[in-house]
Amino acid sequence: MDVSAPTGSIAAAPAQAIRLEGVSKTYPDGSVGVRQLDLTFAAGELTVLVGPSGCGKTTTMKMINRIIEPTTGRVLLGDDDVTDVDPVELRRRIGYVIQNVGLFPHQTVRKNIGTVPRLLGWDKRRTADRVEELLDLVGLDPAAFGDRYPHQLSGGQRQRAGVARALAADPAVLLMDEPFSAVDPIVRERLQSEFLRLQETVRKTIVFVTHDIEEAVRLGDRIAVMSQGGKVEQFAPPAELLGSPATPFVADFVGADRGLKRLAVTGIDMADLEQPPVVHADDDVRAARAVLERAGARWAVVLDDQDRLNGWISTERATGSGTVREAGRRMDAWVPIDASLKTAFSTMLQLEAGWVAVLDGERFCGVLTPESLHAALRRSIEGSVPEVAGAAHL
Ligand SMILES: Nc1ncnc2c1ncn2[C@@H]1O[C@H](COP(=O)(O)OP(=O)(O)OP(=O)(O)O)[C@@H](O)[C@H]1O
Repeated sequence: MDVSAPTGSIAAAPAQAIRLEGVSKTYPDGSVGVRQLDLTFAAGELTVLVGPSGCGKTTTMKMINRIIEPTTGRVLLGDDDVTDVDPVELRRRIGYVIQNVGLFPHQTVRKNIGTVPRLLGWDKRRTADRVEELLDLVGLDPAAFGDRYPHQLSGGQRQRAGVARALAADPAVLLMDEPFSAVDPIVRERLQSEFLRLQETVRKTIVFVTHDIEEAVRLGDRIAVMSQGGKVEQFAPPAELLGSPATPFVADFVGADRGLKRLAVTGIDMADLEQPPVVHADDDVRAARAVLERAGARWAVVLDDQDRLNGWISTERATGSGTVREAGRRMDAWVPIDASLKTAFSTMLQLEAGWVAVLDGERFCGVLTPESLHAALRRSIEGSVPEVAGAAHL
């Protein structure tokens, strides 16, 4: 999705928190969907409800837009009790994206996306402008896709159109029920990262249902792990959930490889970085050799005159005369300082590099080696509560 597209009006409505207070749902046949649930979805955050089939995720979500009415308790959207809001108006304030999108098959993509603005009585011009803006935002070229019908799109494109339609009237809240589960894993991963970038722009309060812990960890600011009857076993940010599962149920659900999953949600800390010797591209090789010898190092990082990463030089190449620029090598293995440890690790593996440089913008901050990566991961786990019995160690 092109997040550089003009998005002036898209993030206009302030996000609202959603609070569930003592909410229960008993179905007419006596089955309990959710029992006495208290949960707050913070404004502007993406909260994931995750848990095994039948634990009450969908019931919880559908009580927010009153597709399902709670048997007891209150659901508040901002300061409004949703039972006091007309259901039709309520659903216009709440975007809803479901697994198979639910696009109207006999309407073009443009018409589908403009549905809610039209219902709200927006004039033609404003609706049309809004539709074009959203097509851009979700990465669908208006000229190529705007006039197609849903069956003329791929699964991933349909999903993007579904997201655009849900955002059309700038809702305060977005509910998403397994929105990416009908597409293949590669497309799903792409949609997930596009969606994260989109959320950075729109900052909606999002409630996202999935049964897939990997998806939950990837997308969630916070995750509620639920067990039968809508019982919240743990409500925490992904790193905490993976680092300190609160109950055996959570430990089992997040899986024995939670240490690996944690790599994806652990950021790089400046304190994790090693500081190898640094030389400059315009330095004489002899000076570089002296620096390497003094440090007892086998290689040094090469920076340009503005301290941007230029490459690296090894002791083997720091011989003869000339400049470091001529003797050094390019360095492709680098990551931004806000990357995850997983990105750093996979960059290292992909480029078969023994270390990766870490950059803040263009500024060189230091390097990560396999040892410092390992230390970083250990650091992120230390301070967690003792491991739950049965949960695997790193
Ligand atoms: N209309 C209904 N009538 C009776 N029981 C229902 C109804 N809808 C859901 N339930 C029950 O409520 C419980 C929670 O269902 P819900 O659909 O909320 O679970 P879920 O966590 O979303 O599951 P899944 O991941 O399989 O979609 C289940 O035991 C289910 O059988």
